[in-house]
Amino acid sequence: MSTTTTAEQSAATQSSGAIVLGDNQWGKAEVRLVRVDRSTPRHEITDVNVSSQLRGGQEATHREGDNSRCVATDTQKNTIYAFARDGVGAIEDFAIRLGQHFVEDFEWIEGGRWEIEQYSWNRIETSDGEHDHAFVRNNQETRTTVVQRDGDEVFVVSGLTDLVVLKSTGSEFHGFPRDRYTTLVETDDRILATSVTSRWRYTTTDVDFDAVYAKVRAIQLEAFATTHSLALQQTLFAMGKAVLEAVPEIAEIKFSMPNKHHFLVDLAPFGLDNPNEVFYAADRPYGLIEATVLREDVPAEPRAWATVTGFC
Ligand SMILES: O=c1[nH]c(=O)c2[nH]c(=O)[nH]c2[nH]1
Repeated sequence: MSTTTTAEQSAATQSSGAIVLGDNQWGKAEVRLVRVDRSTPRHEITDVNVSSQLRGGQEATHREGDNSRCVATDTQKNTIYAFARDGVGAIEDFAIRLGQHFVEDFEWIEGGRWEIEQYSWNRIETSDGEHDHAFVRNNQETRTTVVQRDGDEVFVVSGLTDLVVLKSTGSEFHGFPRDRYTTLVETDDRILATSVTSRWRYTTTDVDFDAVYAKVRAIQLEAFATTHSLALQQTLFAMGKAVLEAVPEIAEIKFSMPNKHHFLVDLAPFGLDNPNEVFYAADRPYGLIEATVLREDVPAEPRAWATVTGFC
């Protein structure tokens, strides 16, 4: 039985009339930055897309157009390029540097969000070996990070997206419930293909981020390859579990994995059999399998995931 009084109900539904400023952030999105390390004749390329957003002290900017505390988005962009003069390094470290600068140099800045995507380039292989300064874009996955700062606290969520993988066997799907709308045929040998998006939360910034990234990527690929899959969900969990078992600095990992369906083409009208060889690669609709794999004993940190969208 409800014990709420009519007066309480009306207090809960009536507005005081005051309009206030809620959560806000501002900055420059998608600053494209390419840095060439020319310290030796064998150049190194860093190719990133940086978004900087600051939080704090913006009441007057919004209410009155008083910009005295509005660090211009143009200044944020310039800071990104200026910091790159000293090198970019691991994208997580670059984002952490930016956050530290803005929070320490402007006393009203309480925190912010720095998101970086990194595209990788391989050296062109010539008849004389790897070229020193000619590159071919590696169109595999994009590496990502979202670093957020709340006062002195730093939250790092790193990841990858568009890691497209396929197994031509070693995948089954059967035993699912059947009702009057079920037409899917059970299979004990299908193609399993997905484009992995994953993001993992670090519990510390004292990490060799480049080394851990390479390790996490390799573990995900290995688990995808070696798990005999009875469902994409099972493969996803195996990938996450393997990462958490190998990397103590990671508390949890989220996945979003489209099931890129490959349908066997019926060649019977042409008098041909099709022993699992000819497929139609459908692009839509696709199954969408999402989950978080986490350590039971590590406290949740919703602030790390705030504004990191695209997962359940
Ligand atoms: O691995 C799969 N998981 C599902 O939940 C599902 N649903 C479906 O139709 N095919 C598949 N495959």
